[in-house]
Amino acid sequence: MLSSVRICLPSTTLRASLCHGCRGGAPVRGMGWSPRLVTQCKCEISADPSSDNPRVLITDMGGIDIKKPPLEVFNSGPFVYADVLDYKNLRELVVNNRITWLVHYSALLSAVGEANVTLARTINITGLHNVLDLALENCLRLFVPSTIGAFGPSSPRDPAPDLCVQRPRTIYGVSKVHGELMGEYLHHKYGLDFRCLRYPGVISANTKPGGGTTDYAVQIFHDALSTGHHECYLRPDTRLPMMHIADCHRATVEFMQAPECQLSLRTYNIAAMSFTPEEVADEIRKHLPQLKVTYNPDAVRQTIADSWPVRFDDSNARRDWGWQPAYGLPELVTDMLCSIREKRRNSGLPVR
Ligand SMILES: NC(=O)c1ccc[n+]([C@@H]2O[C@H](COP(=O)([O-])OP(=O)(O)OC[C@H]3O[C@@H](n4cnc5c(N)ncnc54)[C@H](O)[C@@H]3O)[C@@H](O)[C@H]2O)c1
Ligand SMILES: C[C@@H](O)[C@H](N)C(=O)O
Repeated sequence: MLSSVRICLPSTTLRASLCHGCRGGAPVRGMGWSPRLVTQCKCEISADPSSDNPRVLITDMGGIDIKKPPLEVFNSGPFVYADVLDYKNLRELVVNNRITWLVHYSALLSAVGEANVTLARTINITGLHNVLDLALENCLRLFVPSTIGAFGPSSPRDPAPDLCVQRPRTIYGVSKVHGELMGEYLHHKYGLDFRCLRYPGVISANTKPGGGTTDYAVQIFHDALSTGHHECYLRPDTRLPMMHIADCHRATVEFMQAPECQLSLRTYNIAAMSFTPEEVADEIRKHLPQLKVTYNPDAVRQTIADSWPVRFDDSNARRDWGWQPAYGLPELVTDMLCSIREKRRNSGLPVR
């Protein structure tokens, strides 16, 4: 599988302002849980993660089918292929580029994870352990996204609060709960500056769906502007939390910039809107009245969706670091149609 990491050099768009960085002390690893024993705290000698100009390593922004990065990504900063399972290579990238923040996106999503549990376990859990080790050893500020998929059928669904029972029934969800707990554990034990947001289904015109349960909410826009027909693999009344990619990016940057003293949690829900396939189709029909949607529920994805929250309670994120979404359903639909239309036009494809 081709995979990549992206290195963002200091920029004015990413500015940190921390009350304090990693704690002092000597985080010596306990025996046996990691192949890489840390014998001394590097926090005092490595780059300060609270610097005004963080150097950010982002593990995969490309999407699963990536063969080479899109030109705009390639041109916007150093971009290299790397495997999150190759610890030595990641370490070289971190050290040689004096990285101070690590944003770890590489993962297999919910539906594709169920189709390949062993691979999902390896990438989502072993890959995560590699970045946790790296972050701890190099005193990095570490962001790992979690998801609505970190909840399960026994969690409160409407709304799901930050802290509640989490018994997901997908390997994706299990790996994400594992990530939340490992990061928080290393934060409390060793002072790792671990930050995690539980994203809703993220909707973007720029990347193809990556094998998730919320993929329909991206595909429906492409279908609306190409064939005019979308066959949905979820029931029309399946409500799930969703978010426009711009809100998702802004939330991540704002959260990474938030002073540590403002964070009462290390893992926060963030919300923007919740909708069903029927509702998003109705909103698209305000622009494209001919859109036809048929429903052919897929057992695997429907079962997953039925076990996830229908709404997120993100009141802690709003209170602690001022989270506020900009996009509701009408704005999301207008923007998606406009962006995909433009892409089709630029590619010489017919436009509705
Ligand atoms: N897209 C969403 O709706 C959503 C919602 C909640 C959370 N998230 C989280 O955001 C992150 C990114 O999701 P996405 O939608 O971009 O997923 P995606 O499937 O589009 O991209 C995941 C990326 O991981 C990469 N990858 C796989 N194996 C790798 C390896 N061994 N080394 C390096 N990279 C590897 C793939 O190349 C792919 O580009 C994931 O951690 C996901 O859990 C996404
Ligand atoms: C919700 C999210 O984590 C991802 N889009 C999935 O459906 O798997």
